Amino acid sequence: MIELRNLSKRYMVKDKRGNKTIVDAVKQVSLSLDHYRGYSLVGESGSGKTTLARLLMCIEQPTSGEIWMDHRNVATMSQKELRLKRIDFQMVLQNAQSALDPRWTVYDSIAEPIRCLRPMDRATEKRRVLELADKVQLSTALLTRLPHELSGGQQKRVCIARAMSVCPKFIVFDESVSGLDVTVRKQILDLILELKKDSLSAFLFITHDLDVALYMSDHILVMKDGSIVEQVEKATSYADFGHEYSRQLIESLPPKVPQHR
Ligand SMILES: Nc1ncnc2c1ncn2[C@@H]1O[C@H](COP(=O)(O)OP(=O)(O)OP(=O)(O)O)[C@@H](O)[C@H]1O
Repeated sequence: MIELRNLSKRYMVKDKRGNKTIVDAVKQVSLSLDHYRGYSLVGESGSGKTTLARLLMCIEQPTSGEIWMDHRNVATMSQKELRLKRIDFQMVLQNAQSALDPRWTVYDSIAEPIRCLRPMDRATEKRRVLELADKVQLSTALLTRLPHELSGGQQKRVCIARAMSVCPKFIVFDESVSGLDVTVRKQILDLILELKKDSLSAFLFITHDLDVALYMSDHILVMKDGSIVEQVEKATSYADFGHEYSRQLIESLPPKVPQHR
């Protein structure tokens, strides 16, 4: 469905003295992401995960390399074709609160992508919004609330419903459970897995946490300094990772079983 060919993204940043420095956020990444699969992308902060996702979503332009979607090179698509393709590829951002317009109710937040990308009559739209709210387990009583009147977990659910509203083929979840307590975190992860079974064709789940990556998918991509250093197809445990950097990630995980004093 998506193929990345030697994809790179270089930023120019200025230091305190105004000197230009190069940041190679993504370096020569080649990757195939198929329909009907879930992928986890794991790596430490600054390794290039979000940049890679933004390239995938065509929010950023690559410095070099190609992105092929359904056997078409994105660079050769017209603006109209690209706009249509973008409907199929949605992203749930790291920070749910800033991703939601503070002036919009939950109902309008969920309805907005439909209104912009797949307009329908008001009665059908209402049915769709109610169906989505039900899918992400948001009660109808919450639909008239504003984002600041929701918990962090509820805000995440609204963001997921928004992304699902246009029936995408592929969703990127960028650190979609960071900052949530463990119970809500598990609920959101299970919700995504449930949606995957039910109606979502494929996803890429971005996380720092290898345990979360393993929970979400058996196909795991490990990223370091802008490169994919390891891809594991059928990962079930830490033992499936062989790259030195993956081993370091595993060693830095906190112990699972509470220590007896
Ligand atoms: N717009 C930008 N301009 C300049 N540098 C950028 C920009 N966006 C990202 N970077 C740099 O690119 C590198 C990769 O950043 P990116 O956000 O992709 O990493 P990440 O793995 O998603 O990190 P995190 O897990 O902390 O979100 C970092 O060094 C970052 O500072």
